[in-house]
Amino acid sequence: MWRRVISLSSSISSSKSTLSNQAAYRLKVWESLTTEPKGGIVSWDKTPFITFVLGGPGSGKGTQCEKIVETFGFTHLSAGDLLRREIASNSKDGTMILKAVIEGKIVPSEVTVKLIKKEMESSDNVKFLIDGFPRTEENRIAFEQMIGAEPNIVLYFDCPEKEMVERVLSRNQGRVDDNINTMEKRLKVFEALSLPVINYYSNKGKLHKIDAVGTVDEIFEQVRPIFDACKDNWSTTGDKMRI
Ligand SMILES: Nc1ncnc2c1ncn2[C@@H]1O[C@H](COP(=O)(O)OP(=O)(O)OP(=O)(O)O)[C@@H](O)[C@H]1O
Ligand SMILES: O=c1ccn([C@@H]2O[C@H](COP(=O)(O)O)[C@@H](O)[C@H]2O)c(=O)[nH]1
Ligand SMILES: [Mg+2]
Repeated sequence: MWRRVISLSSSISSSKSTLSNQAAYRLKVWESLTTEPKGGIVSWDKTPFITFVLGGPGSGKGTQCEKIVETFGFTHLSAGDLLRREIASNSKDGTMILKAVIEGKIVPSEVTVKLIKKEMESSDNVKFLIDGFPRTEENRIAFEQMIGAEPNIVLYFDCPEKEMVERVLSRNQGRVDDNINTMEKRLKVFEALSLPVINYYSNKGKLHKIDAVGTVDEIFEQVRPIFDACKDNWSTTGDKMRI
């Protein structure tokens, strides 16, 4: 079980127009606020094993997470699902989140990390799949600052845009963002803001790139050996983070 120590303060917003300007600006503001850790870090009784699951919209992250949960006993935290739950519960951020989701924009880091943190703190599991997060460099830094941990490994489901569009448009789960208009925006955001995060973890040697074209079972056969090779690293003893 994770314990919360201190909580972090205000969120950040920006009025810059282009995606890359906005990302750079927000990252700069965020870094200026967080050069020294200002709290919000959680402590834990057991060593966590954190996997970030990344990929474009409709690349199959959620589908593969279900298989990883079944096979390896992870707790699946989909950032998108946590945000949709906030919308459905009419929470104070619900309207802002709904607007961002319809526009394919990224919700402020503090909001998303708080939701992820709450789930991690209340879980008895130490193995987490964090699906669809971090989506920006600012998200990534916020997670490090507020959770006080980095992922052990990062999965990247690499899927052609055409395939992602087809999958999203036939998903049929009633999601407000499963339409061509929002999908085009989400793809642009993915390329401009999320690919840099993927490159960051590639440079750190933590990235496992998976060809996301094929049947669900074929794709899982690429995923399985990654976790088989990590089994020794998710021991449940110790009180220090293993990175
Ligand atoms: N390998 C596959 N081949 C064909 N369809 C797939 C495959 N994997 C998943 N799907 C289907 O594609 C759709 C999108 O999959 P999924 O929801 O897992 O993607 P995602 O990456 O989580 O998307 P999002 O980022 O929008 O949440 C679903 O309808 C799912 O059933
Ligand atoms: O970290 C996150 C994750 C998601 N969002 C917003 O939610 C939608 C849907 O996310 P999925 O992971 O595809 O379910 C996404 O387009 C964003 O608008 C977010 O802001 N931050
Ligand atoms: Mg998903």
